[in-house]
Amino acid sequence: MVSGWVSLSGVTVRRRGRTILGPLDATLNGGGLTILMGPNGAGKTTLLRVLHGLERVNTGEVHWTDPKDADGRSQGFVFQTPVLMRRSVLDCIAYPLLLDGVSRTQAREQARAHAAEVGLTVNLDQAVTFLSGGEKQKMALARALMRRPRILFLDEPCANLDGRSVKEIEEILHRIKAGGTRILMSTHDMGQARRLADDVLFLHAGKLVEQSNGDDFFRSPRTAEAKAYLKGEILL
Ligand SMILES: Nc1ncnc2c1ncn2[C@@H]1O[C@H](COP(=O)(O)OP(=O)(O)OP(=O)(O)O)[C@@H](O)[C@H]1O
Repeated sequence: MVSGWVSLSGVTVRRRGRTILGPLDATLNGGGLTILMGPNGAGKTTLLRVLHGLERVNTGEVHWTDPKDADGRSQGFVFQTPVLMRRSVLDCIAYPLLLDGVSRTQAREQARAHAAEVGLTVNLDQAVTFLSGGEKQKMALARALMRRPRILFLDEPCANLDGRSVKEIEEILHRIKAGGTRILMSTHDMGQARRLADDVLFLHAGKLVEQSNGDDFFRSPRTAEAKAYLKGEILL
């Protein structure tokens, strides 16, 4: 068996009588940034949710090599649309630590540090709803980093962001990766995938079609589906 930090064997997710993911066998290796690619409906979000324990599987198993990685509190998750709470920016970021029973003062102090870490320079006492799209994503990243996750899942975190915000988020991801956090991120942005991917998982119609390192995937994709996708053709 190939060793990695997590492996899926025979994983299937069925909803409303339809198989939306799998059967999937995959092993994720390495400590870098893995990009999940594939057309709409390929199963990228479902796979991220399975790994984070948000989605029940119908068959198969997810095996974590290190049991510490399996704990949801060792994992951060950034959704495509940030989950907003009716709180101040600071309290939103502090929230995971409050759930863990950390005192409000201490949680807020750490939230301030994390806001600075992701370059969120807005007034942290304002309501979170007033933030711009890019600022909301930075807030979501700061919140996801509060528990110092070993693994960070991101579901199209830069969709709808302008070039400058995308660049800022990518720089933050580089820093997070350099700090030793593994990152698994879905994106439709081909340029972003090329810039960031150490490894690529390419999904189509719920199946893992191709898995390789980033350079190989973009230079010489092996499958007809990946070749067509990289050429911008529409996959049915
Ligand atoms: N709870 C559900 N019930 C029924 N179908 C679902 C459910 N959740 C997801 N699906 C379907 O499963 C398929 C995979 O969805 P998923 O969101 O994982 O794809 P994706 O690759 O992330 O797509 P996108 O790029 O559009 O975000 C889609 O066809 C979706 O409609």
